[in-house]
Parts: sequence; structure tokens; C-alpha cells
Amino acid sequence: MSVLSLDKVGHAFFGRTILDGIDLQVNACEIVALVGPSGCGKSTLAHIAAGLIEARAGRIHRGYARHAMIFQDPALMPWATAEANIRFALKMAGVPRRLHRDRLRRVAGQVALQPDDMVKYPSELSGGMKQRVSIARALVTAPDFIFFDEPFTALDVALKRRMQDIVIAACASGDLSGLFITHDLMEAARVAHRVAVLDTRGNGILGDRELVLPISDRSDRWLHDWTQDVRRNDPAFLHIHDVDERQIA
Ligand SMILES: Nc1ncnc2c1ncn2[C@@H]1O[C@H](COP(=O)(O)OP(=O)(O)OP(=O)(O)O)[C@@H](O)[C@H]1O
Repeated sequence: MSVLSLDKVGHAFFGRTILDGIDLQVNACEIVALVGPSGCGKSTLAHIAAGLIEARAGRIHRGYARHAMIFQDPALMPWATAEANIRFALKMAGVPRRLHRDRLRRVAGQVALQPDDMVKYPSELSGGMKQRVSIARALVTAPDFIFFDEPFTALDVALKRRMQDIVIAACASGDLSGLFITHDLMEAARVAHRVAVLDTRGNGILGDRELVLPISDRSDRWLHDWTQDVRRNDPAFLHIHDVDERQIA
């Protein structure tokens, strides 16, 4: 059963078509990664799917109860501690105050934030710690769907891996579904059950591939072989590269 369904979605900015004829489904308890080169419209599509932008064309059906979003920029309130930032999400979600302490403790454990970290302000936290707070802020409201908009693109390789592990563990422990936007095929293969490819010019979904091996069983070797295989043998994936052209411009 699909919990998110995009039907012939299209969008334009100032008369320039960015997305056209996008059909995409995410099923219950499924993480779908959407890959494509920089500028092809992935973030715009995620924002449309999450309801932040109204699509110019097509239909969107959301069958989940509550969603959360994790962006590349953690966008924490600078005047509030890590704990206050996370607690704010609880208040916005209308979670009764008596449940806050328990929820905060649990989510801090999930993202490995220590009590010392929780009382720090964003300016006192490293990039990785800020992203942990942002993941905690998303998880604390107990969403059943998460939109990930290139959340780990700015992080170094080791940190990126740790963050992916947090996401993988969180998804495995709950009935979570999600749409994970990334231009990094290896990341997509690491966190998702299915990888869909957006056309370079946002002109439809070129194809998608199911990853049958359980996420917890995917070794680095397996991930490497899978990405090489789809790049070489699946026409939909031919234009996907691990390198983000913005970094080599
Ligand atoms: N608010 C906006 N106004 C005008 N043009 C926009 C706006 N947001 C995005 N665009 C344009 O739409 C196109 C798609 O942008 P989008 O950010 O969705 O792509 P992306 O695939 O997520 O790229 P990246 O991987 O670099 O984040 C780009 O050409 C971008 O310049």
C-alpha cells in the first residue's frame, strides 16, 4: 500500500519548467531514494511532496499520519539549546508536556547526544552534532514518514556514514517510510529499499531499482558492486555519478 503517491506532478519557476510528468510511489515501511544530478529538481520535488510548495500540475496523495523533514542545513534556532530546539518540535506537534522528558531522553539515545550536548547552543556544536540535533528534532515527534533532503551532503565521509547508520537504525526500529533525496548513489543504495532516478531535466522518473538484500546485510563490497552494476547495465542510471559537480566547479 502506498503512503505517498505522486501522479503526473509538474512544476515551473518563473515560467521555466523544472518538473514534468513525475509519477512516484512510496509504500508503507519503504525508504525510496531519489537520485539525480545537481539541479535536476530533486529538492523541488521533495518540497512539493511534503506540501511546502504547491505543484503546478498533477496530484499528490499522502496516506501517512505525520511527516518530518531533515534538510542539509540543520537550521537550528541559534538562541536555543539543543534540547530546546528538539523540545520545540514536540510543542509544535502538540505532544503533552508530561511526555516530553521521556521522548527527549529516548531520542537523545537514538542519535547519541550526551546530556552535556543537550545544554549546548548551536554555535557550540560541530556540524555533525548539529545534524544529530536536527535528526532528533525530526524523530522526536514519532513521524511515520520522513523527507530527507540531501541531509548529509555537506558532511565528511566518516560522519556521513555515522548519520546514515542513525537513519538506518531509526527506520528499522519503527514503522517508518521515507523519501531520501541524494545525488550520491552509494548513499542511496545504503539507506533505501528502492532507488528511483529523476531525469536530468526533471522530465519524469527514468526508472527505479529495488534492492532486495536487507539493509542490515549490505556490506561495502556489495554496495560497490551494486552501484557499478546499475551504472554499467541500467540505462536509467547512466548519468548518475558519485561526484557532485558543485564540488568540482
Ligand atoms: N525558488 C526557486 N526559484 C527559482 N528557481 C528555483 C527555485 N528553487 C529551485 N530553482 C531552480 O530549479 C531547478 C531545480 O532545483 P532543485 O534544487 O530542485 O534541484 P536539485 O536536483 O535538488 O539540485 P541540488 O542537488 O543541487 O540541490 C534549478 O535550476 C534551480 O535553480
